[in-house]
Amino acid sequence: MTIHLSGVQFAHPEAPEKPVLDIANWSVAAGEQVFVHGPSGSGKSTLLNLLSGLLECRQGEVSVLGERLDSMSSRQRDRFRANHIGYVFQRFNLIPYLSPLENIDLARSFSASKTTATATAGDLLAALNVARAEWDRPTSLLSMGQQQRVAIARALVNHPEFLIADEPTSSLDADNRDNFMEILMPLAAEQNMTLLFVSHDMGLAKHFARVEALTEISQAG
Ligand SMILES: Nc1ncnc2c1ncn2[C@@H]1O[C@H](COP(=O)(O)OP(=O)(O)OP(=O)(O)O)[C@@H](O)[C@H]1O
Repeated sequence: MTIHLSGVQFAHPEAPEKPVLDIANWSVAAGEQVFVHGPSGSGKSTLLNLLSGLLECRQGEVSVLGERLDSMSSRQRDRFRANHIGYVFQRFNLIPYLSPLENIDLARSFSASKTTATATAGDLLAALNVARAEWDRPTSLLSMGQQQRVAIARALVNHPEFLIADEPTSSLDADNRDNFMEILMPLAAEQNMTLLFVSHDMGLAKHFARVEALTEISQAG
């Protein structure tokens, strides 16, 4: 089991009177690809932030890859995230003045399991069809389609067992959205990664064998 939540009740510390998540039991098996949908404000990002350890779970159990995040310190959670979890963000969060190679190397430098092969970043960019001419330019000069591929490469560089995707297609047009899914899904399957993908866009559900509404997972709200 890659993910197991039980008895999780969560409210943001800034708004303790407003429960955002109430999850009795929820699991995702290793290698599963799960699509979780829900309207804006329903708690999708909050769920992902609990699973990646960005938010602290004060009530209930959050197990990821066999480790209890709810009993870790914030530093331990940061280390766990850097070593085991890949993240593709809504707006990619690439550092605009760094090149694709530098963005990927920076992500690698945060992980304890640094691969020694210096070719890895380039190999990934090549596999994702980012042209060699783009590898050393500031990422802010790249097209959205190119930036999304750099973001995938960065998320995969540390060979994460668990990949989180938080609305990664929301700033893309329809063509780039389809390209993104065509690149991401086979890569996740090939590397046997557990993939948790959240979005309000039901058009993406067709790519997944397991599709769940956040309201089926959580009783809050
Ligand atoms: N730091 C915070 N402090 C207080 N309330 C917050 C905080 N972050 C989020 N919330 C609230 O928690 C609820 C869930 O937010 P969350 O961002 O998880 O929803 P979401 O489903 O990801 O939304 P979207 O699709 O718009 O990204 C919302 O009501 C939001 O206003």
